[in-house]
Amino acid sequence: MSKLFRAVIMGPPGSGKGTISERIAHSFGLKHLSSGDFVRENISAKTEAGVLAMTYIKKGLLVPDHVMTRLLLPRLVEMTKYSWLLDGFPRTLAQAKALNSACDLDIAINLNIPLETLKERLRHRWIHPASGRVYNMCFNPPRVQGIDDITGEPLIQQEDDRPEALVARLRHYKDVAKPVIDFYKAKGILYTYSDTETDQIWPNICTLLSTRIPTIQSDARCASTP
Ligand SMILES: Nc1ncnc2c1ncn2[C@@H]1O[C@H](COP(=O)(O)OP(=O)(O)OP(=O)(O)O)[C@@H](O)[C@H]1O
Ligand SMILES: Nc1nc2c(ncn2[C@H]2C[C@H](O)[C@@H](COP(=O)(O)OP(=O)(O)O)O2)c(=O)[nH]1
Repeated sequence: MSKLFRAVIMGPPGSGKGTISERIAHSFGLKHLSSGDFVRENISAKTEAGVLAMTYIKKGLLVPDHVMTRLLLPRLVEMTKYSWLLDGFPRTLAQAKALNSACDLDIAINLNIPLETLKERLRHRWIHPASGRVYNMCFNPPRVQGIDDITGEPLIQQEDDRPEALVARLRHYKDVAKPVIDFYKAKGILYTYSDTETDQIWPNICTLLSTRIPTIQSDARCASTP
């Protein structure tokens, strides 16, 4: 069996973590683990951590580190046989350290996207709240405007995605992410990508992963759209 591959993807809200994670999972057969999805699953299942997490999310806050690690690390233990890409975790240095004690990462992908681009993207972001499925009215619109492709249920726009809210979210992101970025830089596993378009970033990430994940055979998958 080839060596398992473990990666995290970081970036501010709207930077394309979810979009790029889906492409990586699809092209390289990694499991895409989204911390937001784990939180939503725990909320739906009314687990102790989920009920606690909900009290913070309602206020627009990050879930505290100890709740988040309690919710997430056991899920990683279930994944010991799989290669995975973790999206949305770690967001803080404490989370990065907890993850570091649980497993060895191969790479940390860091998306560095200009503020104006983020604002523009999130203005057009629509979400299916139950599943966390994300659409963009320009980039990847649903088949029917305002309706989720899979369930037929209505899509919503998050209050948090308004340009006014975004500036504060971004400032907060920068403050908490900087020590995490420095942590991975010091470990020599940080790969930062800066551009305004996912389709420009994707071939570079794909090329990097092709050299690191032995099972990939063809670089045809690294075209701008997978
Ligand atoms: N690593 C984490 N640490 C703390 N809270 C988290 C973490 N991951 C998810 N959450 C909580 O779950 C919520 C939903 O997470 P999710 O990543 O889906 O959405 P988001 O915050 O809108 O992120 P983005 O805009 O970057 O996609 C977050 O707003 C936050 O409250
Ligand atoms: N116009 C445009 N929109 C993009 C691009 N890449 C992703 N998007 C869209 C999809 C989403 O609606 C929004 C944010 O992307 P996302 O993958 O949800 O980001 P993230 O919050 O998980 O980091 O932007 C892109 O390259 N161009």
